[in-house]
Formats: sequence, C-alpha cells, structure tokens
Amino acid sequence: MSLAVKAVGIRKCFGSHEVLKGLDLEVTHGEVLCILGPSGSGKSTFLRCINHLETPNGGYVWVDGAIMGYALSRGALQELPVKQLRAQQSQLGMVFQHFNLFAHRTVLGNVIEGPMVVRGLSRAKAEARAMDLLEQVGMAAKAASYPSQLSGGQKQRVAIARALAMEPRVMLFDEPTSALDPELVGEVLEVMRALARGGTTMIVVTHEIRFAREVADRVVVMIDGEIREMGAPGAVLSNPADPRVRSFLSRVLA
Ligand SMILES: Nc1ncnc2c1ncn2[C@@H]1O[C@H](COP(=O)(O)OP(=O)(O)OP(=O)(O)O)[C@@H](O)[C@H]1O
Repeated sequence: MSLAVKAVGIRKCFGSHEVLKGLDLEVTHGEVLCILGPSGSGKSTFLRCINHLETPNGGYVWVDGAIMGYALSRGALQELPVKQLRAQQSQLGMVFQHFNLFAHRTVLGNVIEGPMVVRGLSRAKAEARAMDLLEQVGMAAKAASYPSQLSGGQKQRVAIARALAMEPRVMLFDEPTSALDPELVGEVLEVMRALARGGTTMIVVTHEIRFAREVADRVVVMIDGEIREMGAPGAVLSNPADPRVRSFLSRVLA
C-alpha cells in the first residue's frame, strides 16, 4: 500500500517546552490511525504539525510524496509561499473539537465555501457536491439552517461534510467528540465509522477508546511528546509493553 502520510523526526517547542520530541509516523492509503494519550502529551500539536497549522521546529511531513511547507529548488528546500501552503493544507481535511463553522453562513454556505474559493468550483457544482455530502452525514434537511440552530453533534457532522468537500487525501480529526454532550457523541462516531468503512484515510486524535478498538487499523499512544506504543488495537490496548502506556490505559479503561 502506498503512503498517504509520512512524518519523520517531528519536533515542536513552545518557548523552552519541547512538546514533540522527534516523532516518526507512516500512514498508508485507506488506513485509520487513532492517536491516544494523556492530556498534554502533544496529540493535538502533532496533528497540527502534520498539516502545518503549527510549523514543526524539526522534521518533515510528506503527503502523497509531496513535502509539506517546502518546495525543492536547485537542490535546496525553500519555504512555500502562504498561498501554496494553503493549497497543500487543503489536501488534509481537518475536523476540530469546536467545529469552527462560519456562524453567519448557512450549513450549505459553510460546505460550499472552500470548494468555490480554494478549488474554483462553480456554485452549481459546489452545491451539488455539498448536498451529496450533507446527505451522507444526515444533514441535508438542515442545509438552509445556521450553525446556531444546530446541536453540537449536528454542527460536527456539518464540519465533517465541509472538510470532505475539499476532496482531501487524508482526514484529520482533533478530538471531534470531546466538546459534545454524551448523548450526541454516537451520531458523530457513526459518521466516522461510515467513512472508515468507505476507505477514507483517517488520523484521529481521540479519547474514545472503544472507537479506537473497533475502527482503527493501528493505534498510537503518546506520552510526554513521544510515541511510546504503536500497533494493532488489540495488541496495544490489551497488552502494551510500555509501563507508562499500561498505566495510562489502566486509568482510562477503569
Ligand atoms: N500554542 C501553544 N503555546 C504554548 N503551549 C502550547 C500551545 N499549544 C499546546 N501547548 C502545550 O503543549 C502541550 C501539548 O498540548 P496538546 O494540546 O498538543 O496536548 P494533547 O495531548 O492534545 O492534550 P488534550 O488531550 O488535553 O487536548 C501542553 O503542555 C500545552 O499546554
């Protein structure tokens, strides 16, 4: 299987705090990878370094073989201008914990914005595709509503449709259910399960251990800015070799 994402030696510091300590990761096309770990271990920062919402202080990320944030010019790496970086970033669909929908646009307006502005699609094409995606996430009936009229679960399903509308190579989810009331978590996870079944490549930062166990092809456990365990969910979740991972899992599985 070809690589969708390859990250090598990713380091990130905030001031003197080294949050990521040289992380390597490879994700193949069609794979679902869940990143677990205690609060503050650097999971979100790692995800944001993968799509260069945060610029790593060290290391490189390739998406479908293209290096993120740089272009090779006369044998040397040059930083990409912002416009080209944005085009690269649009290949990585990002779903945030707090939805990040445009409050003053309707559901449909939120989903067609990116394809029209970034990909130059006509309104008619963007609208047809958006309605298909809203259908897929069960939100077509709310196309004319505004985000303030939706529940958290509905907002997150719209946010997923919006990310998919850019036809990304990979979907990145940053704790997509953490801000939801418990009774709304299931509807979002169900949409994500359907995407996984359909072969979408996904990297999911989550506290939902059951989702990781049932849906992920591989699980990564991060502790203090390092990947301490990586492998099939059965092996990692039931029988982790690393004592700090064992201790983390025993707390969350208790
Ligand atoms: N922009 C920032 N400026 C300074 N410190 C930051 C910034 N973003 C993250 N950090 C710090 O980096 C560390 C890792 O944060 P991160 O959000 O990546 O952890 P996490 O594992 O995703 O945690 P959680 O599960 O609570 O979301 C934390 O100590 C956090 O305070």
